[in-house]
Parts: sequence; structure tokens; C-alpha cells
Amino acid sequence: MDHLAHVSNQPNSQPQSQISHLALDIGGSLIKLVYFCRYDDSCRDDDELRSQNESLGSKSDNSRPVLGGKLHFAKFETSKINDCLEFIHSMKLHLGGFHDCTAPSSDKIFIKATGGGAYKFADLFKEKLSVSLDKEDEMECLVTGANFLLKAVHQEAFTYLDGQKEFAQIDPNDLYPYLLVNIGSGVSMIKVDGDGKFERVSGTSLGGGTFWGLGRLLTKCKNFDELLELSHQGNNRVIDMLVGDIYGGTDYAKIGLSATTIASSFGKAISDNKELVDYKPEDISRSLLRMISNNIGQISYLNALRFGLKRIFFAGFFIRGHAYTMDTISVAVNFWSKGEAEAMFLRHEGFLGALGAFMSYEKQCLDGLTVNKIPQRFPISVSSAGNKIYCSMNGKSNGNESIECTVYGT
Ligand SMILES: Nc1ncnc2c1ncn2[C@@H]1O[C@H](COP(=O)(O)OP(=O)(O)OP(=O)(O)O)[C@@H](O)[C@H]1O
Ligand SMILES: CC(C)(CO)[C@@H](O)C(=O)NCCC(=O)O
Repeated sequence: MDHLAHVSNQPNSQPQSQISHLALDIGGSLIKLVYFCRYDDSCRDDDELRSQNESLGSKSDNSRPVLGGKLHFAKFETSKINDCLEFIHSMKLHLGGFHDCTAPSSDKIFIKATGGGAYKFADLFKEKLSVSLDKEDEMECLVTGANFLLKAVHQEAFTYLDGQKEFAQIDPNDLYPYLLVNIGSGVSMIKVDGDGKFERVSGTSLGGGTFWGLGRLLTKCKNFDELLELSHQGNNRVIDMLVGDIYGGTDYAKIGLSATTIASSFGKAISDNKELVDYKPEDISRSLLRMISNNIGQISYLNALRFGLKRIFFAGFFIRGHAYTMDTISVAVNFWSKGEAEAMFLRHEGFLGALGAFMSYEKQCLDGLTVNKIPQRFPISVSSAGNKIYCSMNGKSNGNESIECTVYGT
């Protein structure tokens, strides 16, 4: 099956009954899936976890067993939605939804879904999997997902500058306000003031879709990662017009521009008397990546300035944990803010919306599990309602690792 699924355990080795709670984020470019997978022996009355939970001040519910397990992540290209449907079907993930408890006799299964595709593909899901998509607001899900990751998951946020990655210590009591910049096909900029307290303050259509779309046309690359890989070997100065190109090799020091600053992205192409074939795809990819990343970094900084925000978290699958992308964004934020603002990145960069949709199961009356999170590893409060979650990361830092967690069962 030609898909982009990244699941930490061999999914097919999991007994079907252990998988539950599928949530989807169906975007313009990619479909993201999050689902909970129980450990074999997890359905138990776990006194240790319960007492940990209580010692942290959260109310335990003695009537319900504690279920230990992992959140799993997978993604597919939206254009290959049939592969995604096939994956869900083969794993029986679609059974991990909920029944409408207001209509007890109803056998309709609802799956939590967010993103534009929750509207666009609702009929397809009904036709192929006989499930209804219970739509959750995209911005709300992004914020819920970001707050969850930042408060509950150890070593989730990091800075990246000059090739140096440093994990940030996030104090959950001193998280707000911050700017969340989600770079998907397009870009959303959201000022976050608390759990469920946010405002989408800006956006730009020059995003990941622009990089991949233009890159595909200009380089003939067949997939996104190939285009990203090409940028490693490229030199943007071949195509970008630098201040030095205009100023005869010197800086324009009076206004603070060095000779190596890009004066005009792709600007050299107007004077080189060259055709597209005369440029190396590597150089095109590098210029394009720099142009998009710089622009997003600059607009983000301006919005952070607008609201006096010091921390900017960048997410979305455009980033892909790619060094040059993160470096460019960090340099742009650092340059424009004169070191006042800081760019940070998230390990689960592309799964914020899907995680937010997953968390929204909490609102439902489920006949399987409810998603009250309790401590297992790191004692961090994740919700103002007093619920706690302990999470731990496993695997390498590729952003697709599963997250260990526990939920209450019914
Ligand atoms: N394998 C891939 N195929 C296509 N795009 C990819 C891939 N990996 C990373 N990307 C990048 O990630 C972007 C999509 O990111 P993401 O999944 O966060 O957004 P989306 O939800 O699809 O978009 P939107 O929120 O705007 O609807 C693409 O536009 C592209 O730049
Ligand atoms: C339309 C959405 C929200 C869909 O995810 C996203 O692609 C986006 O934020 N685009 C940028 C639109 C704009 O603000 O110009």
C-alpha cells in the first residue's frame, strides 16, 4: 500500500480489539490520523497510577479502570484518500468512534474529524466505511493539540539555531500567551491565551502548499521529501539577488543590510538571460524554501510584535523537522526581533489538529472509553479541569513517535 503511515509498533500485530478512538485531521495536503492502542494487560484497576494521580491533586474515579496504552500517528496524502480509507478499514480503526448517546438505539458510529476534508469527504467516509464524521473546529483543535503537547509531553518543544537543537523547558504555569504558527498548505497564526482561549490573528496563503506546488512545477520532483532533500545540496545565491549584487559587493550598512542579505528572492533570474533548464533543481529548491520560510518567519514576528508575544511555536508538516527550514525561520525571527522573540518547534509538528480532535472525545458520552488523562510518567497538569496526564515519548525524534498515555475506561 502506497501511503505515508508511520506507526511505531507493527500495527497489524495489534489485536483489533485493542485499538480505539480514531481521530482525523483532513487537510488540503495531508490526512493525519491519531488513535489509541491499549496494552494487552492494560485494562486493570491500577492503584499505583490512581494514587499518583490523587497525590497530584486530581480526582480519581474509582468506578472506572485505568487503561494504559499508546497514541499512534499516521499520515497520508489527501490526494490518496483511498489508501487512507483502506488503512482505516484494514485496521478496523473506524470502529473506534462513538455512538450518539442521545439516541441509545442508534448504531451510527461517529469519528472525530477536523480540517476542511471533514466537510469535503464526509459522504465518502459514510459510503466507504459507514461512519459519520463528527466535525470539530480546525483552529480549536490546533490549539488544544498544541496546549496538550506543550504541557504534557516531555521534550516536545525545542529551539533550533545554527544547527543546534535545544529542548525548551516549558513551565505549564507560564505558557501563555504565545503565538502558534501552523504551516500547512496555507498558514494560520493564532494568539493563544489559555485552554480554549485563542484568536486567529493572521494567516498567509504562501505556505507549505506553495513550496511544494511551485517546487514540483519548477523541478519536476515527484515527492515532497525529494524536493526537501534537493535543497540540502543547493545554493540559493545562484538565483536570489543579494544586496551585494545590487551594491557592487558591499553592504548597505546605513540601513543594516549586509551584502549577503537577500534583496530579492529569485531576483537573479530576471537578469541572467537563462532559461529554467539552466538552473539546477537543487538551487531552485533552496531559494524556494528560503523564500517561503523567511516570509513566514517575518510575518510571524510582526504578529508577535503586534500583540507583545515573546514565544512563537511553529508547527505543521511543512517543517518536517528539516534543519534548513527551521534555521531559516529562527534566523528570520531573531533578525527581525533583534533577539527579542524566540522561534520554537514541536516534535509532533503535524499532528496538532488530529490530537485536538482526539482530545475532543472527552466531550462525548462514550460507550467504550473516555479520554480522561491520568499520570503515568511526567507529572504535568494538562487541563484546568484538574485532569492529569502522564506521557512519555519513545522512539527517535522524527515527530511520528507514539505517546504513552492512559485513559479511563468505562
Ligand atoms: N509527504 C508529503 N506530501 C505532501 N506534502 C508534504 C509531505 N510532507 C510534508 N509536506 C508539506 O506539508 C504541507 C502540509 O502540511 P499539513 O499537513 O500540516 O497541512 P494541511 O492540513 O494539509 O493543510 P491545511 O491546514 O492548509 O489544510 C504540504 O503543503 C507540504 O508543504
Ligand atoms: C484555510 C486554512 C485554514 C485551511 O487549513 C489554511 O490553509 C490557511 O490558514 N490558509 C491561509 C489563508 C489566509 O489567511 O490567507
